[in-house]
Amino acid sequence: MAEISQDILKNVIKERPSASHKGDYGKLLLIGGSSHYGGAIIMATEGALNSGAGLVCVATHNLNVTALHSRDPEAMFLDWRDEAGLKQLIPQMNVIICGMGLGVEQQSIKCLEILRDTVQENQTVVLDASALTLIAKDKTLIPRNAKKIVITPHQMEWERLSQIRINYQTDAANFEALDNLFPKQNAYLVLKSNHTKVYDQMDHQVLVNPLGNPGMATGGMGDTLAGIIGGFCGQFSVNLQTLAAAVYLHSLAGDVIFEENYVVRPTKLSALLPKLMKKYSEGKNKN
Ligand SMILES: NC(=O)C1=CN([C@@H]2O[C@H](COP(=O)(O)OP(=O)(O)OC[C@H]3O[C@@H](n4cnc5c(N)ncnc54)[C@H](OP(=O)(O)O)[C@@H]3O)[C@@H](O)[C@H]2O)[C@@H](O)CC1
Ligand SMILES: Nc1ncnc2c1ncn2[C@@H]1O[C@H](COP(=O)(O)OP(=O)(O)O)[C@@H](O)[C@H]1O
Ligand SMILES: [Mg+2]
Repeated sequence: MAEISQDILKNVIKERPSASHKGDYGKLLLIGGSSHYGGAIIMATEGALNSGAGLVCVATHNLNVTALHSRDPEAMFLDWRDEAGLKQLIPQMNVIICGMGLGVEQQSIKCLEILRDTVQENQTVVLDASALTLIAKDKTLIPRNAKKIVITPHQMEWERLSQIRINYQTDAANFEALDNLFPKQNAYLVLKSNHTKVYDQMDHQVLVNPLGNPGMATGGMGDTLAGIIGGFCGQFSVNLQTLAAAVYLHSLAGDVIFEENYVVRPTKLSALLPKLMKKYSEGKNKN
């Protein structure tokens, strides 16, 4: 099986041209963070901001706004009960990342319904965590209009969605499930574990991540990755290489911290990303 290598970072991460502005680096909307899971949406926001997203909006429970803004004033806020606001905002975005701490309440389902009904063909949708748990129960919630869809389940979330028990999640079975779930979409599966795999449904390619460590087994680590994936999709072409680079960078940052620390806090991992991205962008792809 093909492993992701460090070259992928140099290939994907581009040096920024002078003549550019925030709109060139992705307009992202993150949807999630119920009254119980405010931390999840904040960690995803930090993943997105620290991986270079140009503009970040966050639709979340209003209880989370003070914490969000005190940590990340770069992010704009929308109360997720504001249905008209959500419907207006979604079409203006390049990437929508939904599910981190979304929960499985009525309002969580409403957010997914609005996303499904409002998303445009040219947008990328990243689905994580509770969004996948909800879709597992009700497939009509899949946002079918989006041309590019990325799902980022851990093994149990994938079991719920695909009905494949964890021990039977082989590449062949996973591709078959992707074809059944997303018959006419260009879907990517980021199947998270200690050796995360990235699947490209269209080309039937799969890459495995060789990095990562048990210090990363900390709540919020996947929420952070969803934000990074959103950040990369907003800046670089949405394809297998870009997704693999996001996964690799996340684990590389985790490994750097793990060298000298027993645990890796997701917020510390996020804070390291700008420095690592600078290093791998230098002298490359400037236009
Ligand atoms: N600070 C916050 O706000 C945080 C909020 N969060 C939000 O919480 C919501 C629920 O998400 P969730 O992932 O915590 O719960 P769920 O979907 O029930 O999965 C757990 C079950 O799956 C099993 N399992 C098997 N294999 C596994 C694997 N490889 N990786 C992981 N689990 C694996 C696992 O097995 P066990 O641990 O019992 O052995 C357990 O039975 C979601 O919205 C999320 O965003 C969290 O991100 C944390 C920080
Ligand atoms: N033992 C491990 N080795 C390598 N990576 C790990 C390990 N445990 C967890 N991770 C990584 O941490 C993330 C966990 O994601 P997830 O379970 O969705 O977390 P959360 O929902 O709490 O944010 C994944 O990217 C996974 O690859
Ligand atoms: Mg998760």
